[in-house]
Amino acid sequence: MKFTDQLRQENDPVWQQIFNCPFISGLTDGTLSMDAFRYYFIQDNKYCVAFYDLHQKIAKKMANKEQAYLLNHLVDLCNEITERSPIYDELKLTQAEIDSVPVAPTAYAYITNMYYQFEEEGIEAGTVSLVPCYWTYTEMFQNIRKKGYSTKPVYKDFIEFCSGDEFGSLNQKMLDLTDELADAATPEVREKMRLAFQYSSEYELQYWKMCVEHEQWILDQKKSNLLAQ
Ligand SMILES: Cc1ncc(C[n+]2csc(CCO)c2C)c(N)n1
Repeated sequence: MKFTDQLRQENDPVWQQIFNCPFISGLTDGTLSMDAFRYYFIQDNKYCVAFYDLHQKIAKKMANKEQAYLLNHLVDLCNEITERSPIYDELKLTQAEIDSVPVAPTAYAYITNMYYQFEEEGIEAGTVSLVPCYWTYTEMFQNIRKKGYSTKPVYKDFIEFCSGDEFGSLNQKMLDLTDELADAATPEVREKMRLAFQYSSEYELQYWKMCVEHEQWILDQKKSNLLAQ
């Protein structure tokens, strides 16, 4: 069995929770609040900055130049695809609004963990920590599109965007790279890769929950409550 198939199987209980979480069911049937959707985009902008930065930092440390090229190339392709997304315009989301909000605790923990995996556990674990991001989206949104759904136009745009074939092909490149790294790795490194995959899978789940709960740092919550009084 491929290493990635093994990872997918092991993490199935977490992945099923992702597929069935309230954010995703609300997105698919139109009952998700626009506030939660907007919150997701503001936080995701911060997440994606770190996510792309990590691709480039890992690439710089890779001895295999083809693998390094792939990681840098993925960033260019992701940016190119994202620029075509209509959603930032539809939400009228500005950089100033994004900058005015701090990164929320769960997003912060997810981002910090990816850097930790790379800096402390190595390029293999760092690379694998990026994989659940690509793979959970690809599998979940392609399944939603296949099954069919009826939702708000802006949620439909998001689902169509995430289930596109282009994203699917980036995911496949990431899976092939992961299997290649695992084939060359020692059992100790493979174990680090396994944990990195599990942690990012669990953070993907927590991330969706964070958006529904509009998670905030406790002191920021107190400030918003005072402003609302
Ligand atoms: C928390 C979080 N996890 C996964 C993604 C999905 N994602 C981010 S970048 C990328 C590759 C193409 O741009 C994909 C699939 C996200 N947006 N936010």
